[in-house]
Amino acid sequence: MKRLPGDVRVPGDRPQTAGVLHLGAGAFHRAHQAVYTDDTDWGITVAAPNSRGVIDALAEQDGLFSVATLGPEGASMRVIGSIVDTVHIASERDRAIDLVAAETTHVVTLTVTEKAYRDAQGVPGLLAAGLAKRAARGGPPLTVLCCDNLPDNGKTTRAAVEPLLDSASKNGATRAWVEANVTFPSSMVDRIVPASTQATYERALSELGVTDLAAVEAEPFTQWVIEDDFAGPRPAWDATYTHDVAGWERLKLRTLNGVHSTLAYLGALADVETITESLALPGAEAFARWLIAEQIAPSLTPPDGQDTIAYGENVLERFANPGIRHRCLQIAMDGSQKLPQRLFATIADLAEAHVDLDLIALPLAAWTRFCAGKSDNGTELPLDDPLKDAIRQSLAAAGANPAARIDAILGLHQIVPETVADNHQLRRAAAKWLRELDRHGVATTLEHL
Ligand SMILES: NC(=O)c1ccc[n+]([C@@H]2O[C@H](COP(=O)([O-])OP(=O)(O)OC[C@H]3O[C@@H](n4cnc5c(N)ncnc54)[C@H](O)[C@@H]3O)[C@@H](O)[C@H]2O)c1
Ligand SMILES: O=P(O)(O)OC[C@@H](O)[C@@H](O)[C@H](O)[C@H](O)CO
Repeated sequence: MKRLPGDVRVPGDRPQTAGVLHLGAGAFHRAHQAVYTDDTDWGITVAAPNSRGVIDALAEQDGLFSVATLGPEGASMRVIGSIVDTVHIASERDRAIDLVAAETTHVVTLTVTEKAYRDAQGVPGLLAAGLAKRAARGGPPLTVLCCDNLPDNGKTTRAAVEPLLDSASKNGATRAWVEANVTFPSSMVDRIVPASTQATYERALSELGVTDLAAVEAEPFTQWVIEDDFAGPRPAWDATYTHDVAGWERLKLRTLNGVHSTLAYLGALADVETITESLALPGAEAFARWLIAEQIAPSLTPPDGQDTIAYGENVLERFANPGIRHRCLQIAMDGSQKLPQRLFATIADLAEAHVDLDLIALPLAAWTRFCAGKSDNGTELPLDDPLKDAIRQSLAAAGANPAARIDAILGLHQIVPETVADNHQLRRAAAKWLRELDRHGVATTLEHL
């Protein structure tokens, strides 16, 4: 590290052991929790569920990697030293279970994407098996801290794990032990971290003078609001600790993520690559601002001291950061797992309050058109979604009629609440927008709003 350029921030004394086990070796963990932990004296073992590319790179680099913070004024580089060990769950499942059970592990954090919580065989099963072992040994209390973009993400994690505990121990003893010794706080996490690309590795090489195949890039903004419900010790993370995370989650998921997904579908249909480019389409920024003021703000009560419109302005400034190339298609992925909390919850609350639903019907129409798999130019758009088959079958049965296609999407009962599916005003408005998008495309529709 002595050979690195002087303006690169490097870690101080490295931790020797890991009190945190992190599940999910993705880009976000490296630019968020790993950075917060680097400012403490704790270490992390990172567990990769499937692909081992990142953990192999980390192991090769003694756990070190760089985060490039990209602001409108340029980049700054920091080397992170908080990752002290790695484990590959797919090929070392027993070791991963042992790490959940280990008395040296005090906190398990997770960034495994929204869909992972529905896969009982995967991460929830691993946690249940680890907790059963910990309970059988009478180990110390444990905090399981979800850092995925889900509402009530602590409760969601607990609900995914709890039903598996009985089969993990047979006599109900694990469930009772977990009840008394394990907490699942919720948290709101925020930092825009696009998937690393060849350009990320080239920047790292040119700024550091060494190859870094675990490098990530992120925006300057970072936030972490954690429910103050730890079962045992925790790192001294410089986060906000509160007893009410729900308000923060709602504000962020509906405003930042809701508008992110909206711009992702509009941008993909308009054949632009990134969110910044989508926001720059004529009419897009005005639409986003209008959506925040007229539909998102009236749907929620922000946490004390927060104003949804001011928060939304800040979000739009972050989306406009030219240093961040966040691809529309990355954000568009897994829409069925994201839109319930980013869009449908907003619509449900607006419908209950009898607020007009015209504007918020446009993102629904954009997602419906995106799901058909063709952009306005006729380019193929990938539908990367666990409900892909159900979505495509419903759309195929609906034919070309916009109202029938909206009904097909709203008929996905696994993800669309009944009050949203049955709302006539929403259905009419969404069908109208879909007709506009079919006839004129996104660019013209936005320009003439
Ligand atoms: N990237 C961001 O800007 C950002 C910001 C806030 C929150 N998040 C949260 O972090 C999550 C991960 O984002 P990322 O940028 O690190 O993505 P990524 O694609 O880089 O990493 C995803 C990780 O999840 C794992 N994973 C994927 N599907 C899984 C499954 N079915 N079961 C178990 N593990 C699975 C992958 O193996 C990988 O480790 C997001 O889904 C989101 O909930 C991301
Ligand atoms: O990471 P995902 O796939 O859940 O969602 C894509 C983006 O909306 C998201 O990652 C945001 O960049 C992030 O939530 C900002 O904190």
